[in-house]
Amino acid sequence: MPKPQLLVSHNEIPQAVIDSLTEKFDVQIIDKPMKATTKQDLLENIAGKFGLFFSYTTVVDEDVINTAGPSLKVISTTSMGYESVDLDAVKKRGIVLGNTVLETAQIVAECTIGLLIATTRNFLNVNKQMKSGILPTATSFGMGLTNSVVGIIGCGNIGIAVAQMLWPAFKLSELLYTSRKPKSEMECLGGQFVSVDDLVRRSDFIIVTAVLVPETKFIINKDRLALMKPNAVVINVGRGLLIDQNALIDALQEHRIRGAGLDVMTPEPLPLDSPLMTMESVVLLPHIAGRNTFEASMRKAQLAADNILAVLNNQPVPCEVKL
Ligand SMILES: O=C(O)[C@H](O)CO
Repeated sequence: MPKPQLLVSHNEIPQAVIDSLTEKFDVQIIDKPMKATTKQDLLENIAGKFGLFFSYTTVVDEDVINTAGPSLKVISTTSMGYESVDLDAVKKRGIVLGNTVLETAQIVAECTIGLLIATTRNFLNVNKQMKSGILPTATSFGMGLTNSVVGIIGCGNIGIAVAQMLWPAFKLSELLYTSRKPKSEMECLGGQFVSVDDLVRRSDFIIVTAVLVPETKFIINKDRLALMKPNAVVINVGRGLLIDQNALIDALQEHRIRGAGLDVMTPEPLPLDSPLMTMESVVLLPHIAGRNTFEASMRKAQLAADNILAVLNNQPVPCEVKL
């Protein structure tokens, strides 16, 4: 009996994971790096496939789903985010969607705290100065986390993981959060469930971890930037479009807030001539929070593969997005 067919959307998946799939599937890999795969690549290769193994940068819309045909039973992303997927089309066809939230939250939370401290304590600038023989002066001083008010926008798995690391480790004065509804994990930590306006007005550090959906696009906009304290530092590890980036650039250029640490931005990669590239108050990372450790990239890819194998074997899917 021929094996069912599986399409892998890029060539950055660890070989051990590919091997675990090859045992059960006839695997076809699109020989391009993750960010280079286009919708056209999927359209040309997806017909007749049982599964699609992909990453968050690949568009899986109704055309792709229709071109795959009735054989398509599961799509599984190596990321936690799945905003490139047409959820209605997937749901209508009863296709299982898998992601890797179970392996992502902790690693993103670790990186968030690193980015927060690097931004507020000016690590990059003082490092550059030191390597040029310049000693630090008060202009490079920042604000510590002790006694500060931290606000977390969007308390899903990542927001909760960030709070669970920050609250016991630093003597914060207050922990504020927004979410669709109050979260018991946050209440246990003494977190206060507040409105977004209240959060941005009161916080010294604003950490954006929300998922990108139409209601959260530009959740940090010009009006909310205007409510922030002059010492506010904004950290974004969610998606670039959660922040109106032009409004953020204006606020930073006019010194209306103190800084920003961004793992995600619009577009990615950020053009070299973006004003963010040269601002001393900004720390940029190339969207690595959820994937730049060896263990995490391996575990996330294996979990995405396990989601597909579970559908094939009619077993409970370890990390399914409930639609
Ligand atoms: O969604 C995720 O898993 C990350 O943002 C990708 O690195």
